[in-house]
Amino acid sequence: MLRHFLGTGLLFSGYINPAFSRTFGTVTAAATKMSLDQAKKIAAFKAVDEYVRDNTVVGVGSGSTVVYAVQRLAERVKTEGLKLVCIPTSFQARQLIIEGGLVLGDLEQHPRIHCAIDGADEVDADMVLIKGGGGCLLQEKIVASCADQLVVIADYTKNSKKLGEQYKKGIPIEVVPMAYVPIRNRVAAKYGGKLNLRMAVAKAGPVVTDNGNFILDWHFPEGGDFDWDAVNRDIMMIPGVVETGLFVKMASKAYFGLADGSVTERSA
Ligand SMILES: O=C[C@H](O)[C@H](O)[C@H](O)COP(=O)(O)O
Repeated sequence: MLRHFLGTGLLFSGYINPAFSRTFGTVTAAATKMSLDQAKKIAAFKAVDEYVRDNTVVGVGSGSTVVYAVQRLAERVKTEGLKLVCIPTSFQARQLIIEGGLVLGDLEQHPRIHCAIDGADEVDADMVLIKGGGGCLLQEKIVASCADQLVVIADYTKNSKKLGEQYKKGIPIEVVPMAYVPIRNRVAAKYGGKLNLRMAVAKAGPVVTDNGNFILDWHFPEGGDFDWDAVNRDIMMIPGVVETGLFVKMASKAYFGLADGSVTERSA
């Protein structure tokens, strides 16, 4: 019966009957996830449809939302015969491109990207992004910096007025392993908050990025009025910092999929 309910799609229109929710609590969590996945998908499809043109080089971001962007790119290549070269931002993105039957490229051959499509952990009112929840910030920022346009795709939980409003896992900072303690101390001394070395889940010890580095997640003080551009530049000056997950003045457009099946947009 539950399978039947899930199959109808009625649960995923953004409204979940409270009585149903009380009765089938565990199913509610699944339904919410499905609704979030739907939100990611509609944002990703819209971005690909509105920004990707024939004979272009596309930057492919990382994370769960980008999976839908690659799905749509593959569909359009098949149905419209688009000629695209895709530049990955991580090992995951590279695999998605290959599995989707898309043409894989790199920055050596294609240093100019027409459009990069990527997810985000949070987007504020000024289009400042937190990225790197999945540890892929360095290559994502390199690819975004080579793109004429960075288009963000996300579900509604990423849309904030201020950073930290919704995303509670902090700003990722990729660091050279030997320097993680002095970097942690310097950032905390200057700006406050707490920096946690990100630990792996299915491995003992810290997360090691695609580039062989560690990640510090900076839980900056709540309610602080930060000039993120200045903070980003400042942290980047600390020896051993490889990159931050603060993307300032990089994104030109953001698409947020909503629970009601619509997509809202924000432009820089
Ligand atoms: O390192 C990961 C990337 O910055 C992702 O783009 C970001 O974490 C958003 O991922 P998701 O689409 O899974 O929320």
